[in-house]
Amino acid sequence: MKQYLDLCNRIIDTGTWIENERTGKRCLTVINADLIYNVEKNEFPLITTRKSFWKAAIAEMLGYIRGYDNAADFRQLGAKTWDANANENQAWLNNTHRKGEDDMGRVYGVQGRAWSKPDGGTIDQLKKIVDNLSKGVDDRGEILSFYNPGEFHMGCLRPCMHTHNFSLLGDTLYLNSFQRSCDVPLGLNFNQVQVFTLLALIAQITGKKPGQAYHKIVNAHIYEDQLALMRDVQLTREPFSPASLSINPDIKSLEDLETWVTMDDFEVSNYQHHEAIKYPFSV
Ligand SMILES: Nc1nc(=O)c2c([nH]1)NC[C@@H]1CN(c3ccc(C(=O)N[C@@H](CCC(=O)O)C(=O)O)cc3)CN21
Ligand SMILES: O=c1ccn([C@H]2C[C@H](O)[C@@H](COP(=O)(O)O)O2)c(=O)[nH]1
Repeated sequence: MKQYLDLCNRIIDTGTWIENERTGKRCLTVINADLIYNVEKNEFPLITTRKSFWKAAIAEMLGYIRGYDNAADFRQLGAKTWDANANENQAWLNNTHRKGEDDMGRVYGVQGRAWSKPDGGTIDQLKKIVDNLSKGVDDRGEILSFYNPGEFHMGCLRPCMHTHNFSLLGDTLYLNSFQRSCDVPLGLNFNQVQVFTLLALIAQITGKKPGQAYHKIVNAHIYEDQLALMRDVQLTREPFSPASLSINPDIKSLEDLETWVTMDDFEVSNYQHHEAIKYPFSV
């Protein structure tokens, strides 16, 4: 929690105002942030200075794991987070690749599970990683990349958290996650939970112990219409001690994650938090 608050304060104290053409808004911005989550100690990085909707964050990650490309599938899991980008983003609505209501196109999980090969067929990056790690193999290239510039024109948004790189040291699994662009009041609240949960889940299904997760952010920003709420409300609150996450131990394989897992298989305990804050969302 402290590292999140430190980043918010750093943006407010030292950030530069940058015009963003896509959203038409200014963002107070800093470059480079490194966050660490202690998954081995189950210190769940849930924001306590406002109510955080952690189930939606995990649902979004589960949708990526399943390779979903449709906001309706995300809604069914419990995340409404892709509705606006799929259905209200004018550039995407005008795009001939959009297949209709709720289509997100070739983003995130589609790339992770079905990256198109130039010579035909697709690559399932996640399955290869899970198969290798389960056998105790780390080929120093256990990389899940959603970043496919050749297909940016076929999706509603470029991935923000674009690469997850797994590593094994003995039987301990580590994760380095890379994010190019971060909406700190809204997105990071979710992204912290997602990096933590991704390591916990992949460790569980490959039979490894989770170690630490390292989260690298490049452009970290607060939109102009979010600033007052962050500075004058959220940052005036005292944080509570961290919550912990429990995952149904019956989840044992990638197939389990693909088929029957729901948000009922995740529980958070000791989550003490301040009141919710409704931050403006920029499409
Ligand atoms: N401007 C912007 N910021 C983002 O964080 C973001 C995007 N766009 N586009 C793609 C995804 C969608 N994400 C989202 C979208 C909505 C919320 C959101 O509204 N969160 C609220 C309520 C969540 C709920 O009720 O389930 C929150 O208070 O956290 C969070 C992340 C993260 N990403
Ligand atoms: O997981 C996510 C997804 C998106 N965001 C934020 C970061 C930016 O504010 C927007 C994306 O806009 P770009 O113009 O494509 O950078 O969404 C996030 O924080 N986390």
